[in-house]
Amino acid sequence: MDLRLDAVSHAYGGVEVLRDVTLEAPAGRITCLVGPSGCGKSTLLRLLGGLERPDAGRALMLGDPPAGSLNPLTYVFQHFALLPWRTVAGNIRLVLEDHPLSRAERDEIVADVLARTRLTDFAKAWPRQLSGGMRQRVAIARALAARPAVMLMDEPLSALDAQTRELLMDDLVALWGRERFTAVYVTHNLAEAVRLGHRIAVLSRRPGQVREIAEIDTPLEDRRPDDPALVAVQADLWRLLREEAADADRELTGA
Ligand SMILES: Nc1ncnc2c1ncn2[C@@H]1O[C@H](COP(=O)(O)OP(=O)(O)OP(=O)(O)O)[C@@H](O)[C@H]1O
Repeated sequence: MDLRLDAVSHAYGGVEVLRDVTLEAPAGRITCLVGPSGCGKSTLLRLLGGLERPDAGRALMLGDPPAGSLNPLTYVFQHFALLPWRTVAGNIRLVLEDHPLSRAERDEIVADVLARTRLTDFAKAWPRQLSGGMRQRVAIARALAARPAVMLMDEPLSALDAQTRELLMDDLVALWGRERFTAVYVTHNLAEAVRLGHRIAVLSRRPGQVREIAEIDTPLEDRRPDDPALVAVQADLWRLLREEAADADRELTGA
């Protein structure tokens, strides 16, 4: 399923947040959104996910969700929001509870998603026993249990330390290699965007507009941090982003 925003504008109480944004998130690809603080990235994700309706323009879902999808659009947030009184398997089972599934079907989905995310050995662990990285792995597994057409990921790694972030990026690359999932991925971190994004949309400062869309053809599994082509893309994106961030900063401080 593809997601598309068509000439979308949005404001909160008279503050224009997004202006005339047209953007496509194609099926089977990871589309990253980067932009300065407050430029409307999370708002854009909510509009794509149908949590809010745009003031102008349209948010479209094109095509059908995968067979057996319980929730076509599923979020993964920065803070993992696991219930401390439920085990790993219990937290994953949570997203299945509102659906008309038998106990055996639920067990099968949980076992399947634990295996796909390499978490089978942790099924009975409690969240407090897990590192931040492991908790975010569980949150990703929980999102996958709903068999979403698209995962909407809002800075999923930014609460983690640098090494854990690296490991989870490896995980996401491996998972994408196996499943070709579709994601829209908001991040502040350009290295993350260049590592994980097939397309990277750079938004301007608020009101957010699309300044540039970079497409990266290098397969995810072949991306190396010192690859000159990727270093060049990252430098280009950083130039754009720095201009926008500096202007946004001047506006905030009133200089
Ligand atoms: N529900 C809301 N009501 C009022 N204002 C809001 C609401 N949600 C967001 N805003 C404002 O809209 C602007 C854009 O917010 P949004 O969270 O989409 O930006 P962002 O680019 O994701 O920010 P950040 O990079 O800091 O996470 C901000 O000025 C924010 O304060």
